[in-house]
Amino acid sequence: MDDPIADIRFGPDGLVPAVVQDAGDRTVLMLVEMNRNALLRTLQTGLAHAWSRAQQDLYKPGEALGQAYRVVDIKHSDGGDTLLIQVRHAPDSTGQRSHFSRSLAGAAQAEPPTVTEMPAALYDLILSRHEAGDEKSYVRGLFRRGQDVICKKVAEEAAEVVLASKNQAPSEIVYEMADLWFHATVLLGYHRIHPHEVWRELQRRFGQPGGGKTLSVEGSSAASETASG
Ligand SMILES: N=c1c2ncn([C@@H]3O[C@H](COP(=O)(O)OP(=O)(O)OP(=O)(O)O)[C@@H](O)[C@H]3O)c2ncn1[C@@H]1O[C@H](COP(=O)(O)O)[C@@H](O)[C@H]1O
Repeated sequence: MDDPIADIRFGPDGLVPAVVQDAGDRTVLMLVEMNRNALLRTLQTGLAHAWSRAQQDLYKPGEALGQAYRVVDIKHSDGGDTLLIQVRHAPDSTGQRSHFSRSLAGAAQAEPPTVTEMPAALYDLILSRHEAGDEKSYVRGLFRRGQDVICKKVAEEAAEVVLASKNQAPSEIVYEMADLWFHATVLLGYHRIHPHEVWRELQRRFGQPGGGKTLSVEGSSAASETASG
């Protein structure tokens, strides 16, 4: 039988680096090293295995945080000397998610994200504040206070958008809508739902009458009742 890992080039130490990524929102979770055995065990069991230099043994990344990673796909670089392990990753009890949540001092983005990058950038920032924010972080405070407070903020901000609309004040509408979208993104973060999921749902509905949903506007049901007799 063909060797399933024949294309993988292990280094002189018998190891290959593997980036572990959330298959859903593409967050890079951690970097591990795999030897032949770790890769074969991963393929056989569907759970990510890696090699620990310190322990000189196999281990399951993520297990220490309460869940081993279930593998969705394994990709390799053209030369076969780097792996990308895409995994299904549910939120864990500690809330910790990625091993890459701290910026190196001085390396922070000099420029803010572009407008199209904003939904994903804001989501990443919100989760990083949740995981590693300091006492001053508003986001960290919201997560600490829990779901009820986050939901309440969303409802309050929605009400403020309604008031701004009634005031016929475009700049007020933009300002309040920003507050609403920000808090809605915190709510998505609480459930580990990437904003792309919402855009994907809108993409699915795009261009379809009523977004593909059954319309129940006044008249249409009466019309169908008449038509059906
Ligand atoms: N975009 C926002 C953002 N928009 C609004 N807010 C906060 O949301 C709150 C809005 O609440 P209200 O309008 O009801 O005003 P308030 O009466 O002060 O509300 P409370 O503080 O009493 O709840 C204010 O405290 C704002 O500061 C935001 N806080 C954070 N962000 C983003 O999140 C990032 C992380 O923030 P920190 O966690 O604070 O570092 C920031 O760098 C921003 O990119």
